[in-house]
Amino acid sequence: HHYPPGPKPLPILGNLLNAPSKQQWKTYAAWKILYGDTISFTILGQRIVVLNSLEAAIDLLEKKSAIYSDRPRMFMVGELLGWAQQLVFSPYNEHFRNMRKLLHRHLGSRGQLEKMEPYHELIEAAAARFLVQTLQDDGTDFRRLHNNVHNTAGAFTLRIGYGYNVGEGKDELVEMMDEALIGFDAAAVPGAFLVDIIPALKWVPSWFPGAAWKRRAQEWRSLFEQMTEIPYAMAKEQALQGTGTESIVSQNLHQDMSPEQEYDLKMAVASLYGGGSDTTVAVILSFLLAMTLYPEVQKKAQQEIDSVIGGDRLPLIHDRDQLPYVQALISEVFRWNPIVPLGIPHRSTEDDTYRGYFIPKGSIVVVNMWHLFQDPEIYPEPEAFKPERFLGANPQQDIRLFNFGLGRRICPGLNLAEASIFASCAMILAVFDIQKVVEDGKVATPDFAFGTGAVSHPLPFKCAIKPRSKKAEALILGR
Ligand code: HEM
Repeated sequence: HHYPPGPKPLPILGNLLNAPSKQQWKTYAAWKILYGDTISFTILGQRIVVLNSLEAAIDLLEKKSAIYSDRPRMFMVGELLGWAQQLVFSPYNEHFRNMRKLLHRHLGSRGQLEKMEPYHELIEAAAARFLVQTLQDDGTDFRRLHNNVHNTAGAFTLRIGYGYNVGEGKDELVEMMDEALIGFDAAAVPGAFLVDIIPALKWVPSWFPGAAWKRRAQEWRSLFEQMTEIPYAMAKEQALQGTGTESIVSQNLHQDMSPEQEYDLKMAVASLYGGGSDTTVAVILSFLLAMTLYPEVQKKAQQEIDSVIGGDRLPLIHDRDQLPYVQALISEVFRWNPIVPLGIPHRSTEDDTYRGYFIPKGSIVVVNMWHLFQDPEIYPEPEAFKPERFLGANPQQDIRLFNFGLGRRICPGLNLAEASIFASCAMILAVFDIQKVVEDGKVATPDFAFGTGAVSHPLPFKCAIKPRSKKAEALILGR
């Protein structure tokens, strides 16, 4: 067979030894120069196809979505921990289609931002509360800043999914959900657990010497079950008593529901927190880092807000169309730090040929999102933060064509993400100045540096977030 080209396989181990383990996206982009935009290689007999262009991603994931929409089977995280039951790692089956339909009905598809209208008020309230917390904290303590951003992001999804209101400071439900996600992160690294490679190990009893991983898996499994069951049971009870806030759960519960329908609902709603919290946090922190590093961009956006909104109220989601510079700025945040650098891997369910190359059934197909955002042919000077790219007579390629993925696995939270990120960024710009901190008489410039995980976070950095004026302070406090 004539597979898509790529680095030469080594006997037995395939490319395990020369496959990069950190920031793989940069290596894959470099391989594009050697092998083209559709490359492939094997790891322990598993064929992996990496797509390095929007054209190839559309051709396979969108135009042939019927056979490119499955997920790889990851035994540890998927089966032992249970995450294959939620949307992100669900196989392409009936349960998957039911969960997607349900979420589309509430959150809309690509281009249906108006589906967020029923949620505008609560999204804006959560964003406004973040302003109050930030006014108290001033942003210089990264851990607290991260915490506030994180609670705000969690608040959107828990409120919409379950009608749950995240409390001030530490919130028990948020903490429990986060602990479950730690298990997910640890177990989702491909090949981190031998059982993914040698499935027969699952039959080893957990008391057996050397089977500590199995006990750990049991703890993570129980956390997974708590994160799916506890908030659901809470929302259900409130709905039955007629006391709760309206939510996706309350709107879908009905008396003659089958157990299968209830399972679809519970797992679909549980998928929102995992998909929506870490990603949103990474975007907002990238935004704050960019504003710290590019004060002139910040000033331009503030001028736009001042002239369109004036200083007497906070900007709201329905002001979006009147604020093209702020919108371009947010697009540039997505482009500058690609949040999910390799997307989430797909798996093919039929043999296929593409441009004369054979892609066997069961291949893992990965879009190099990082390269799509950073390709210097499409976005010259990719490291520079320039919202102007997306404005004027000849704007550069709109990132909204692909920034939430493609095909039947496209991010179901994309409208919520757009609305909540717009509300947060526009409100922050309206009332705060984000500045470099001065330490021992020296201005400290943060690094342009990001972690290496599946979701790309800025490394901890310092900034000072101060109200722009007394009037801004009064706006924050709702006076
Ligand atoms: C903040 C920015 C966000 C970005 C950049 C982002 C990006 C992505 C990407 C690239 C995918 C994979 C698409 C694919 O497999 O081809 C995805 C999937 C997903 N996202 Fe998002 N997302 C964001 C926010 C959210 C939010 C707010 C939610 C929930 C409310 C969410 C829930 C999900 C879920 C459940 C999936 C899995 C879909 C599936 O497997 O069918 N995401 N997202």
